[in-house]
Amino acid sequence: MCGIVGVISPQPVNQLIYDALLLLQHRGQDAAGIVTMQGTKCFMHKARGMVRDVFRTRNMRALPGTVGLGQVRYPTAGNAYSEEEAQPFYVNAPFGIVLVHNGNLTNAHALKAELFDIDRRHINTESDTEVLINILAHEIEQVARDLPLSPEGIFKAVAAVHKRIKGSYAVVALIAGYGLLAFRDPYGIRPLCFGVANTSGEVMVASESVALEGTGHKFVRDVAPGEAIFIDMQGQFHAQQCAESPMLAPCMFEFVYLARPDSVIDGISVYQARLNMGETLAQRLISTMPPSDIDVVIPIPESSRPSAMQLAHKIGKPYREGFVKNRYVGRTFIMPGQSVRKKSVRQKLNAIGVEFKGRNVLLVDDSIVRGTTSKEIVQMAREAGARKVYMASAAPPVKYPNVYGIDMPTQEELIAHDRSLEEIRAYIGADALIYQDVDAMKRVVKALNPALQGFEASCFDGSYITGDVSLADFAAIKAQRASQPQDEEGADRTRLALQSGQEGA
Ligand SMILES: O=P(O)(O)OC[C@H]1O[C@H](OP(=O)(O)OP(=O)(O)O)[C@H](O)[C@@H]1O
Ligand SMILES: NC(=O)CC[C@H](N)C(=O)O
Ligand SMILES: [Mg+2]
Repeated sequence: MCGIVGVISPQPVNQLIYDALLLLQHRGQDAAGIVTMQGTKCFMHKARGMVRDVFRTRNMRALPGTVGLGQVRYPTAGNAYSEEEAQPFYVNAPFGIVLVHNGNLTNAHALKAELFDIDRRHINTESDTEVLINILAHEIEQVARDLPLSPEGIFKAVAAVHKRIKGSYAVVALIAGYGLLAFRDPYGIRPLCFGVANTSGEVMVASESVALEGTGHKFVRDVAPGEAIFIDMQGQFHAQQCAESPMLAPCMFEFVYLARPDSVIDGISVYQARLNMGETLAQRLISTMPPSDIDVVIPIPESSRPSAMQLAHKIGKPYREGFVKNRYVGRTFIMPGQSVRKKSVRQKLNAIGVEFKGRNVLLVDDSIVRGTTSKEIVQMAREAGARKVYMASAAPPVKYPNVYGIDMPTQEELIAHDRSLEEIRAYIGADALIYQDVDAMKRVVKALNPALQGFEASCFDGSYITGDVSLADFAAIKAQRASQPQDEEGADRTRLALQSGQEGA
């Protein structure tokens, strides 16, 4: 999950894109980039780091134009330490195209070879987004023989892209001299919506509605699964369904953890989804253990708060803030490398002794993935004087790798993949452990929008919604991620080795 945004406006857009990226920062902390277009000339600045660090005043001044794109990156292909893999990506032909992508292509490895052998295109990074932009460029080239390029031609190219690429993708692209294009994969796995500024005719496309609201845009609607929208340079809006059998099945993990609670995705309030999960978790808890044994319910900030609050309300126990979050430390789960994630839990969270001393506490988190957070936090609760420490997860056990844009490509790294409930409990050191039920979770989230046809919930149920991920795809994604440097030093070593010609060293 990355955060993406695109704007077309009568006014300069650099500041607007910056502001939207700040509102999407929770979706990617490793790199950020903006491209703007003035006439047909592109201006780009991208680098590793958070939005505030990447863009200085001089960089902002060098981004003129009334149309542009931006991205905050959380890598799921390639690695976090490569500046070249930061987005947007650019290709010079046809016309000049820039593109930002949220998601992960499951057949990037095969497409890379195909692009070289058949389309005669060279891919210079490990990023699946570079593959994606080249596929789009190739397909636009096929329809661009008759100029000028028409919206129908562009939609035909998107239809061809849908046929070639597999996996998850929410995309915003600019075609120089033509306009802004956005499309979403046929299952709508990753979110994408758009809104307008009241009077000016300005249109913003973004990963989450919070980016629209926070920049003064009125939410219009989500881009439908498989749909493409195109706004030409005159501000004319065009839309077309480009997939053969689209189906609305968004990623469940957006509702569990990834998205901001104040966003509405595919008609579902993320906050309400989390409240509902807290409610069913409470029911499960009541049927598993006597709530009378619990003195206090404590959330693990940040994302678990709504679920924990609702659970506490439901079981009639006080909800207390027992951990303080250092607001200057980012999200742990999306940090690259296990060692930095582990260190960050203690840097990020600190216990307030008085809420723990002599009490039986129920800690609630939105999810337990690698167990990094829960193991540390249970220990911290004990160190703070808790008598009994119970742990509850508002999401079911995460047992299967994700190949659609959440960076957990290997099953072995998941705490729940081959352990029983009792083994997980022992590993994290809790006195009891309660998990959400998969079907209950799906039921209470779907209840918020009956039009949903399903969920991409593979990390919980092992069912991959696109139905076309082969064993070779799993293996390629896993091997690709495993071969990437796990820390800054490793990245430096790889870079040096490549510079001195010892590829793969
Ligand atoms: O089992 P793990 O591998 O530790 O992953 C799960 C944890 O990571 C996330 O927190 P994070 O700190 O990323 O973000 P948050 O502040 O939004 O909760 C999530 O909310 C869980 O707390
Ligand atoms: N999390 C994402 O959406 C990542 C986008 C793309 N796969 C990358 O690694 O840059
Ligand atoms: Mg958390």
